[in-house]
Order: sequence, then structure tokens, then C-alpha cells
Amino acid sequence: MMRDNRAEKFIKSITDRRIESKVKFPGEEDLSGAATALLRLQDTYKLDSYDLSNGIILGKKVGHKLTAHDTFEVGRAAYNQKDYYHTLTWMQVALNKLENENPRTIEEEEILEYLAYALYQQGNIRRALAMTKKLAKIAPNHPRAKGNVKWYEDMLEGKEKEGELPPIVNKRIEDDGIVERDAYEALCRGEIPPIDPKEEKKLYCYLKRDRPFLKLAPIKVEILRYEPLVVLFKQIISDYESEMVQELAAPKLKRATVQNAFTGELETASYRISKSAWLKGAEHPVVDRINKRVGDMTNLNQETSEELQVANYGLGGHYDPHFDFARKEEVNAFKKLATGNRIATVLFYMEVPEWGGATVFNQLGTAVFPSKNDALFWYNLYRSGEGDLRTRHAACPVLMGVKWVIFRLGSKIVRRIEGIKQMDPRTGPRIYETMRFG
Ligand SMILES: O=C(O)CCC(=O)C(=O)O
Ligand SMILES: [Fe+2]
Repeated sequence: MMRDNRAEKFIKSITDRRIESKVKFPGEEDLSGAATALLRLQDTYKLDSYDLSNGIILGKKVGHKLTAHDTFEVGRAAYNQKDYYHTLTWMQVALNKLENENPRTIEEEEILEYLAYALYQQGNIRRALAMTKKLAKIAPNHPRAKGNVKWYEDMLEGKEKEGELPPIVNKRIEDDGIVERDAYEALCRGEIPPIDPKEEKKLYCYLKRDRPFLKLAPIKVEILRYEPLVVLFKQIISDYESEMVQELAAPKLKRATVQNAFTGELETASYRISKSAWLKGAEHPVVDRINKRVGDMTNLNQETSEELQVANYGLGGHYDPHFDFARKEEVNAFKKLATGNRIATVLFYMEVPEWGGATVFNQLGTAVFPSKNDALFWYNLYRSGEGDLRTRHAACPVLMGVKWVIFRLGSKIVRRIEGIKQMDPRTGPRIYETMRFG
């Protein structure tokens, strides 16, 4: 038994599978992606770099400590994205950690060079110079240190004063493409703007019994807001159904893609990090049952709904603010959807994270913290078929645990049999004819 090397068999099996492309080893993108996820979590939930590198989240010890080298890698990922704000904080923590490390996991000079450059980029030239001088001292043969000292000195034009260095300035970049970032992140943290008490009074819960099946099994509905309407269906799937859906979806999960608005192509993007899979009604009775239930929940004809989509978000998984409907200017948008634009979204929370992962409507100041086995519903389009820009929403990054959702998007040729009579003040009890949009 001692001669039997089990690792060899394991390695062979992994190697074979790798040749068949079934197993992929982590590469540069995985490392930078993991680091970016940490930075995203840090910003959204206002986490301290030092705590985070010690596995402490919001005061609780939850993870492993990072070494100075790990910490350096996070800083380097930030540097590669020209994010000098985070480069600076993480390189400082790396340096700090290195002092207490024995044996050391990284050379001090490596950290110093990045740190000096980040200090310079953030407007701390005197400190960048001091740091580079230190680098030149400990590594006299460093290929760039001496040149950089001169460069910084020239920049200061002899204005380099003796004595105390000014305090470090380190401002987060303002323009990173997400205009609504601050409001969005505040919502993710649960900092929700107060609701007008008059509006709040109009919100209520009721049992939905307006279809024959629901006479026997009424659905619990909670109205979360109006204009645009957002409701929560309580305890609408069972643990068994949720487990079954996860089991069916797990082998099919693939990295989620987004549609490039200019080219119409599907591609991966850092603003949407999750894995997803599609499930057909014919695949399992549970899927079929959930599809039918969406009809009972929403009173929307399900014939032109998209298949169920299952999404799994891991740590740091998220989806930046977006619309579920396609805008007219988007290339191929309607072609891909086949049946037309997406009138409504239903989002089931199968598995909820311990922290983070809220669904937030950043224009509306509404945040929904997932509750297991409940489903969120909203209309994406006005009755005219125009996209409702107020429905811009996002999935906040998961800070602890995992999040599993199912969503179903209803599209174009929609016969609202009755509308959601009690829920939707716009629809009332009327019966709608087939509507064609787009
Ligand atoms: O997971 C969520 O909370 C929202 C997901 C979402 O908006 C989407 O996938 O379109
Ligand atoms: Fe969405």
C-alpha cells in the first residue's frame, strides 16, 4: 500500500480530462478575477483592506489570512486595471504584513516599486520619491529605482522639502463607468432612503385566489412598491423543488454572458459574474410545474415566456445595474429574443447568501434582500411596450455564502388574461387583447 501512489492516478485522471478540455486549471484571468472580486466587495460593503487580508469581514473572523504575497497580488491586479486607489491600499497592507513574516513570501523591493508608483499616481509625489529612495537603498542594482528617483526629483523641481511628509491622499476613482455607483452600493448595504409614509400606507399583503387552482392553494403576495409595480410572492417554491432545480442545472452551469449592444454578440463581462443554465419544461416535472406556477402568480400567458434560467452566484458574484428589456438601439436584441421584448421578470430566490446579494432597483431606491423560496416580480415595460427606465436594477455582490436564483422572462406577444388584478393599479380588472410590441 505504501508503494501505491494514489496521487499518480489522480493526476493522470486530471491530465486526461484536461486533454479533453473538461478540467481547466486556474489561469491569469482567474487570479485577476478573484482579486477584482475582493476589491468589489471591499468597495460595496466598505470593508477595510487590512481586515479583509486577515480574513475578517464586518468584525467576524470568517476566512483565511492572506500572506504578504497574496496581498501583493491583489494590489497588482488593481494596478493592472490602472486602479491606483486600491493598488495603494493593498500594497501598504502587503508591506505591513511583510514586516511580521518569517520566512518572507515576497521581496520588499517588489512591493515598494508598485507602492511608489501608486503613491505618485494618487498625487503623493514626495512620498513616491521617499519610497523610491528606500527602494534604491535596499536594492542598489534595481533596474529602475535610480532613474525613478531622478524622475520624481525633476517633477518636484527642487521643491522637495525636508521634514514631515504630507499625509497620504488616496481618492477612489470617480468615473468607472457606473454613474449611479454610490447610490447603488448604499442600497446594497441596506442604506435605503426613507419611504414617504403616505406611500407606505398603500402597501399591503393579500392571498391571491383569482384562478381556479388558487381557490385551493392561494398564493401569498406582498406588494413592495407601485409605479413601477414590484411584488414578492412568499413561499412560492418548496425546498424539494429548489433542490431539484439546482441538481438539474448544476451540470449545465456555464459562465453567464451579456449581449454586446454594438455587435449583438454574447460575451463574458466583468459587470456580470455568475454561472447560469437554461432548463426546459420537458426536462423534469418540477420545471414544468414552476413554469405553470408563474402563470398562476402573474396571470400572464406563458406561451411566449423564455425558458427557466438558473443562476448561481459565488463569492463576489454580481450583476451591475442593467435593464432586462432590450432597447431599440441594441443590435439583434429582438432577433435573439425571438418572441420580442421582455415584458416582466420573475426571480425566485432558491438559496440565499448569508450576507450581500440583494436585488436593488437603483433608480427607485428599492432594495430587496433575498428570502428563501420567495419570488420577486416586476414589469419591465409600460403597457405601450416601451421599456420602463425606472426598472433599472442590479444584483449586489455576494459577500458571504452562495446565491441561487431562477428567473423567467415573459415576452412580447402577451395576452394579459386579467392583468394582476389586485396588484397592478394600471391594469384593473380589464381583459387585454393580444399585444404586439417592437
Ligand atoms: O440575481 C438578482 O438578484 C438579479 C438578477 C438579474 O437581474 C438578472 O439576471 O437579470
Ligand atoms: Fe436583471
